[in-house]
Amino acid sequence: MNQSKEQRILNFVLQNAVRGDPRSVMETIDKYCSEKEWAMNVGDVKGVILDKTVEEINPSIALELGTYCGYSAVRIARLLKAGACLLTVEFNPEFAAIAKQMIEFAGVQDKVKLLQGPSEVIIPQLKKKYEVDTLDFVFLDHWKDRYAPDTILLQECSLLRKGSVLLADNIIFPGAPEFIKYIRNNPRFQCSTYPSHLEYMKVQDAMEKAVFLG
Ligand SMILES: CNc1ncnc2c1ncn2[C@@H]1O[C@H](/C=C/CNC(=O)c2cc(-c3ccc(F)cc3)cc(O)c2O)[C@@H](O)[C@H]1O
Ligand SMILES: [Mg+2]
Repeated sequence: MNQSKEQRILNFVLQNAVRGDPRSVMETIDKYCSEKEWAMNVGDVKGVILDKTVEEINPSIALELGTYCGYSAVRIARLLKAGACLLTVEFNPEFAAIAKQMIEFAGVQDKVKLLQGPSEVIIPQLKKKYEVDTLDFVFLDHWKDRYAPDTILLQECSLLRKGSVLLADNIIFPGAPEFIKYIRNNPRFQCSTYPSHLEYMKVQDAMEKAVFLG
């Protein structure tokens, strides 16, 4: 059975990146996906916005929705201080297996907990099963029509506190119109937009930052 694109990306990293070096893993994925096969990693351009947001917050506990191959999990985890943790949620078992190997190869496995399952099931389990109090940072990069319902679910599960920061990918392309409508009209969030470009393409995209006001 021939390999999936995601398996080819992982193999390219295993053969070309430096084990234990997160930046080398990111650069190798970006090289493969810009030169050989496009893939929906946040990428090197929007990745800088993600980096700056994570550095500004310096989160103790972060959540990512939509691990895919683990590119942004590696990107986020490399910036976390000692003792900090990224919980990343992925429901596709093949992608979860690939991401696990990617995270381990990059050497950030001690900072990342990969939770396999749908976000709508995992989010209500975070407090009791994963001992989360509240989240400092949430990166939304899963199905775009799930950004709004999962943001509502995070609030219903009391997982956000005054100052919790959400960062959403792809609010221009493919777009997340329901999320934008919800979050920008919601007095409990302070929103700002970061115009950028779609990963590996000369196409406009943007990221939305939303600070929960409590
Ligand atoms: C709904 N609950 C969920 N719970 C757990 N994991 C979930 C999930 N939904 C989706 N996922 C997983 O997240 C990932 C999905 C991400 C969806 N992302 C996109 O569709 C996307 C798509 C593009 C894109 C851009 C241009 C284009 F021409 C085609 C696609 C660019 C991006 O940056 C994207 O993020 C997969 O790994 C999927 O299995
Ligand atoms: Mg994306």
